[in-house]
Amino acid sequence: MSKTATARHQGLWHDFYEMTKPKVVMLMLITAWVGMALAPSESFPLAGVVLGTLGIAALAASGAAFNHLLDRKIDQRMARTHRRPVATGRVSMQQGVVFAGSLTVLGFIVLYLWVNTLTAWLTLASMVGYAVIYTGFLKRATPQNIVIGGLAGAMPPLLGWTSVTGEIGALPLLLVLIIFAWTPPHFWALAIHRIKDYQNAEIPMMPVTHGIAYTKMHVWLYSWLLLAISLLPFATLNMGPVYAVCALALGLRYLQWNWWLLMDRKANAAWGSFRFSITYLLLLFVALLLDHSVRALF
Ligand code: HEM
Ligand SMILES: CC(C)=CCC/C(C)=C/CC/C(C)=C/COP(=O)(O)OP(=O)(O)O
Repeated sequence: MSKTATARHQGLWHDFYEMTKPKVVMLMLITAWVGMALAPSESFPLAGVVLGTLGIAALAASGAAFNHLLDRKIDQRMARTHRRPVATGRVSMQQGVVFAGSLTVLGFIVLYLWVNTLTAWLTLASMVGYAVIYTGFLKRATPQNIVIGGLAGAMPPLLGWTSVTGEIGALPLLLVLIIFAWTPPHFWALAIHRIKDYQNAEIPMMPVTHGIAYTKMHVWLYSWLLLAISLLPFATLNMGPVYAVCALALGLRYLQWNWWLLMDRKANAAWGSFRFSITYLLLLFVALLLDHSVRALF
């Protein structure tokens, strides 16, 4: 292969990687691992963990790649996304479909054959929920798009749990509920920060359809809801005081960010709230793991 052909080849794989939204998928996998770690199991469930991770990662990545394909026209009109591989034409539709389709098939087969059929169907449904229902329909139709579509992205703790147990449980459903309540304030803060993008692309996100003040109030109210829901694993005795203290501290800090946002107390509060939402979710799931480990030791 000539030097230019090699560089083109490497560039294509780099673009494919970008299409998988690696940082988002990484955080989803962390929530799935926590689901696996909390699941009851007699010995270390190596196959469920390794192959479950591979299958969930492949299907989540394929959803992200289909999102790049379906949204290429929208992405071209937004400053944040106009350099994306499909939007710029660096990756053709045909190449993108082969890549995303291969990931779908790989992820589904791994889960179906070597993990369990429940996890395979639930993960495929999550992928379709995000790539087809949210991206293809809801995103263009209603400012409640991410409230409904958020369920797909919230599923990984349950997918992790079912990879190991083959059954649905009450605790992973609570964890899904936490991410479900977290998603709207996570996204709306970014949508406030990037309102011009959504106006340009004519996407009916809440700040565009109902204004910034109304959206800030929603972010504020959802962060209260999130605080209450995040304490449910403690209230139901699934988690102990280590988790409760962490959930309370993180929830109060998130409320503080969203108070600053609501009251215009800080420059760039929308961006600050969005960034903190990611730290919040990561640390909340670390706290679940910590609490579980402490209680296993004592
Ligand atoms: C339908 C639900 C969701 C929507 C609409 C949404 C929306 C977004 C958007 C628009 C971004 C900015 C991406 C960029 O700058 O390219 C973002 C970033 C991010 N989201 Fe979400 N999100 C959702 C669910 C989730 C979930 C469930 C997780 C993880 C459990 C997550 C984790 C992240 C992370 C880690 C980033 C930062 C990525 C980076 O810095 O490149 N999101 N989200
Ligand atoms: C199997 C499984 C768990 C599937 C979930 C797949 C997945 C990667 C969901 C990502 C959620 C997300 C970043 C939405 C943003 O989409 P957007 O189109 O609103 O944002 P964008 O403008 O950055 O593309």
